[in-house]
Amino acid sequence: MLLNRILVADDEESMRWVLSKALRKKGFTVDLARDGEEALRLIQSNEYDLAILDIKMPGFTGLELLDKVRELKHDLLMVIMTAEASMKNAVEAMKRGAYDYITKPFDLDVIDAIIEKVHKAREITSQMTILREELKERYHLEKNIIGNSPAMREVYKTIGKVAPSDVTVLVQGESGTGKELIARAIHFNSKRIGKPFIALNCAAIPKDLLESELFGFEKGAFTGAVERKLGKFEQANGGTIFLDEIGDMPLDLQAKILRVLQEKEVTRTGGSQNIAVDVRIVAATNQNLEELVRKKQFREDLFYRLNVVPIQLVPLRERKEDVPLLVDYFLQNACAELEVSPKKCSPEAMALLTTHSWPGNVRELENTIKRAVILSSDPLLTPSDFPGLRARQTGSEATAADDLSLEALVDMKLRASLTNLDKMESGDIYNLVLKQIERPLIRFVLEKTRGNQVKGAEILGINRNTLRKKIQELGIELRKD
Ligand SMILES: Nc1ncnc2c1ncn2[C@@H]1O[C@H](COP(=O)(O)OP(=O)(O)OP(=O)(O)O)[C@@H](O)[C@H]1O
Repeated sequence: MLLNRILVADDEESMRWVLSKALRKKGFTVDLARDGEEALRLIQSNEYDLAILDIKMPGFTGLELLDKVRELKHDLLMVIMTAEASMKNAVEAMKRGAYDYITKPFDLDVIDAIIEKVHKAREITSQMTILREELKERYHLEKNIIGNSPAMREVYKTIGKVAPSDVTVLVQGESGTGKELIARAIHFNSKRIGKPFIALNCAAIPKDLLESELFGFEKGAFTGAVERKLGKFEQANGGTIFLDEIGDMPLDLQAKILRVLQEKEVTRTGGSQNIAVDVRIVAATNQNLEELVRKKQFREDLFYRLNVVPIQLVPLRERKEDVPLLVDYFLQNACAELEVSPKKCSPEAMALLTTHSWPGNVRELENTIKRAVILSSDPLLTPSDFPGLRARQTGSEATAADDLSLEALVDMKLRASLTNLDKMESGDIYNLVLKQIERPLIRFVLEKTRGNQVKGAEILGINRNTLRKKIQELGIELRKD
């Protein structure tokens, strides 16, 4: 970044003259102030890259100016000129936030060196700002998509593969599975990062307004069109447009979307000009588009154009292993957002959340956690903090005091005993765990049938020989009576 504009403030005319001549010769725009007040006025009304201020001036001294500019929260770089080379002045100037100080008389090389230093610092700062912004985006992205299930890992891989190109992506999944999140991830990992990401929910906009939302309109195109309006495609130019609930798009508009994909141009309503647009389309739907194609409610040609790369998001109930990760993530977020001290879920509560079927998917989970954080003052959330889930989970069969389903209990126990799973060496966990479930089950049934294996096999719904083999394998002792 180049330095452009410099302020020189000194009550000595000769100093102002010498400095301005030298600096202008180097191509800088130089403003001059005769006293502290004039300097402050100029600083308030202009953008300077650097201010060179005399320490002794009428109005405010250079040191007072440092204070005033700092009060304004200005990040203006200021250099103080002093007539006496006393350490006191120099220390005072630096303490008050001066960028540097110089003692008069000075050689113009000194000014050159300072400018060079400012220039370098600026360059580094601007590079750091860019890096910080990039990091923020990445952090944002990585923090935002949570899940380590095989299904989600597949999704990440696909995002990584498709993001760099301009290929059209169709994200399918139930409501709340994170389709918009995936669309954003594609955009932020593409070369279109830094350009707009525009989302439009086709189901949320009345059909007669959808066209002008997408393609814009010219002034006077219809009653009420008092000014030209740019459509979402033009707004997204250079970037990505996310068309959510594409299955709800009327057939006539589907034809127009197809044209954007083929011709890469749009026409505003009431206009005749074709406007070139460079937009990547990511579409999403929670409907079965193939089914809509069969029913002639969705254009087949558009379906194939959109479905170049499909991404299928699995409902949360089919990737329960992601629930604890999501719970921790949403807990952390909610506590930070609501400014309350961190909370955790008890193993019982986690088991309850894990076994719930989440018809509203991740969105429902997120809202449930937020509600519990708001309502509970305890740092540990227990099943009673999720009353809605408990009622549905246990239904009319609620009996025991801690009425968890068998699956929830097993889940809880498993979590507690397999905490160091990644460190375990055994490759036989599946069998070990199954044995621990099979053994008490068979023992219990045989107890009930008073050791009658034929009856036991019947109740269990397994073959008599299989039961006999299992009794041996599992080392189950048979009743003697
Ligand atoms: N894997 C995930 N990790 C973290 N947050 C998620 C994840 N999936 C979804 N979310 C969050 O759940 C909420 C719903 O996600 P999103 O809006 O992307 O879903 P959607 O499938 O587009 O929903 P709809 O079809 O209803 O528009 C958002 O707040 C989103 O941040």
